[in-house]
Amino acid sequence: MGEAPAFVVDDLLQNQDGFGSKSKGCKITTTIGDKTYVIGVENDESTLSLEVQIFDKATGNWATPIVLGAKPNSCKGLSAVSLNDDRILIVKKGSTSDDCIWFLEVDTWFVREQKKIQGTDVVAWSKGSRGYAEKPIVISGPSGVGKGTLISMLMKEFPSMFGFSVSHTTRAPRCMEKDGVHYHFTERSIMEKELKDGKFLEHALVHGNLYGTSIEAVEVVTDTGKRCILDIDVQGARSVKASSLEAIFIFICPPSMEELETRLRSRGTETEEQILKRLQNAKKEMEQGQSSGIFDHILYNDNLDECYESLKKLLGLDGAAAATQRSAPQGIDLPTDHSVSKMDNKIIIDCGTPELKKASKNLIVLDVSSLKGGAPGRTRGLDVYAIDSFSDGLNGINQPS
Ligand SMILES: Nc1ncnc2c1ncn2[C@@H]1O[C@H](COP(=O)(O)OP(=O)(O)OP(=O)(O)O)[C@@H](O)[C@H]1O
Ligand SMILES: Nc1nc2c(ncn2[C@@H]2O[C@H](COP(=O)(O)O)[C@@H](O)[C@H]2O)c(=O)[nH]1
Repeated sequence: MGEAPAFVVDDLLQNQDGFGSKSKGCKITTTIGDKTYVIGVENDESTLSLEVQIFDKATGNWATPIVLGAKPNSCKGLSAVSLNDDRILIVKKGSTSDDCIWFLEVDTWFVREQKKIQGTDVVAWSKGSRGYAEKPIVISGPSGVGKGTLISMLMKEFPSMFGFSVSHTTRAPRCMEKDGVHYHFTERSIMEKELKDGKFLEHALVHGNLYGTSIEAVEVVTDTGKRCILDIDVQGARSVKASSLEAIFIFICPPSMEELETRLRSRGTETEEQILKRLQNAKKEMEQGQSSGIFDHILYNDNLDECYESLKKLLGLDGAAAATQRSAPQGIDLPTDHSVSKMDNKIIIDCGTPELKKASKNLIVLDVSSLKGGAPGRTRGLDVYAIDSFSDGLNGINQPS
């Protein structure tokens, strides 16, 4: 049996309705089925660290679960509401506008899969984010075909539209490559630990080294409102296809294996041994790329400018839409003091002191009916709008003003 936190079980059993309630020490407890989730440990008098413990009413045991996903920063207090019995929506008090809504997933598909793998209790954090993001673009093809060249051209012409997913790799940096820009260069043991901790969307052993896309690498690009581009091998593309990330998959072919060899050699970045290994692997990648059914589009990179034009065309960048500027999704401004309640698929955050109530719109409505994504990255699709409880009335909740 795990060690009980510093409050009594009776505190928990009073809270059966799925709403978070404050127990002693400003922790929050939320009960779903037989399990009560206790969130928050006091750092000092004014802040809470968002640790999680589980009390199982059926067995009377406490458990400290494996917690996946980036943990939210400490805050001044919490409200919590259970959604669909598979996740708990957390509203943090005294947090910045991009950091106040979080989800603790307790029984989603991802968490159930992780429980099977880890053989113990697992929960996972995911950050709430307004609106949707455009589908990321996965670009694959044999080494030396020109993926990096095409991606650089796209990012140079449309800097506000695209962002590059910076992969992790255990290979050594080339002379012009910068850590954190071209790759996150890492030790194998560290990357293996991070893989085990569920931090990666996909990974593969490529030409003798580990490569992988961290969930954070994709999310940091998407958070800025840009469309994320992943340059990954065919094994990685297959994993992304099987994941919850909806993406567009593009495979780049060389005009011939001879030309591929010429490009790899003229790039001058690999030893003879590495070139031979990459050419050997290229044959398999060409077969899989063209016949696996993973890829939505196949492009031939013979003439570079023509291939680039074809790439832009399939991304819808050959017309007026190309000029559209992207902007980062807005955060949600909440005052430090607020209370939270739930009505169908809407969470109502009451921000009002009596003075504020008279002066302005004082209820924020969080529509959670169209959530997408989730642990261990971002939960997107929050629709947020403000209403005035006096003039709009609670009935007005169904009609955003
Ligand atoms: N259409 C093209 N014609 C001639 N050379 C090209 C063409 N496209 C790219 N190249 C050159 O081929 C070399 C390999 O290109 P690049 O580094 O972009 O390949 P890559 O697919 O990103 O390789 P890797 O998978 O190893 O990172 C570079 O020197 C690049 O300038
Ligand atoms: N599965 C993944 N493959 C990746 C990733 N990042 C890069 N790559 C692929 O590796 C080869 C070799 O790259 P190089 O920089 O050493 O030439 C190339 O095909 C890349 O597409 C990744 O995160 N996951």
